[in-house]
Amino acid sequence: MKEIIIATKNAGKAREFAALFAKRGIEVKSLLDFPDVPDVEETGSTFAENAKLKAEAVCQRLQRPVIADDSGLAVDALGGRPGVHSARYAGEDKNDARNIAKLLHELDGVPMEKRTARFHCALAVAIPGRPTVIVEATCDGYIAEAPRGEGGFGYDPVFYLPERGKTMAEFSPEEKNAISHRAKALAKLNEQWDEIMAEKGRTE
Ligand SMILES: O=c1[nH]c(=O)c2ncn([C@@H]3O[C@H](COP(=O)(O)OP(=O)(O)OP(=O)(O)O)[C@@H](O)[C@H]3O)c2[nH]1
Ligand SMILES: [Mg+2]
Repeated sequence: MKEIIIATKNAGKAREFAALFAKRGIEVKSLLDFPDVPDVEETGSTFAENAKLKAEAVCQRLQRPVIADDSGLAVDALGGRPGVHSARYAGEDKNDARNIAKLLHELDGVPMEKRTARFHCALAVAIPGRPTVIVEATCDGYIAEAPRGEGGFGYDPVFYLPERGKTMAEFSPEEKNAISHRAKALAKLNEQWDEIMAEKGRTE
């Protein structure tokens, strides 16, 4: 297989998948390459449900194997919010800076030791005529008191990893891809990859 479609319009995710699949010599296309594919409503209450919805809708439309990623940030002091609403936390039009500002405001006064959080990633693989496969992974950290760093996307500037002394946005792309929730989920998929892609699902 030389190419896989990732059912995302998020350029940050598409970039990370491109780097992660490059190691296998597989080219990644995202929905930014298929502008006619309509948005899929994320009506599920879990990351796994939303990943499945996105993968199956796009697979149905394109009749090709598709991977979808539904991901987000769960903050313990906020009872798991923003969770599945991470992308649009501060309003319908997605805006990373406003999402971060809202998060920091809600955590105002919460001491560092209580600012525990985790990124969550669910990946769904949909192949025409096959049951959808789902894997999930997380990455633990803390919410910093102020943004730091220019890399990554989303909440990365406030996601602090104490063992590295850096926010996720201060990592190089390679460092993030070595430890992220997305990389860990993809590693799980990797273990099942040959089985998932065998026979009918193969695209050349
Ligand atoms: O700092 C971050 N580093 C990450 O590695 C990360 N992964 C996810 N997120 C946040 O969670 C939302 C996903 O929501 P989401 O899965 O619905 O994606 P999305 O709507 O952006 O694109 P699509 O894939 O649905 O087209 C994103 O927008 C981000 O706010 C991240 N933040
Ligand atoms: Mg989305």
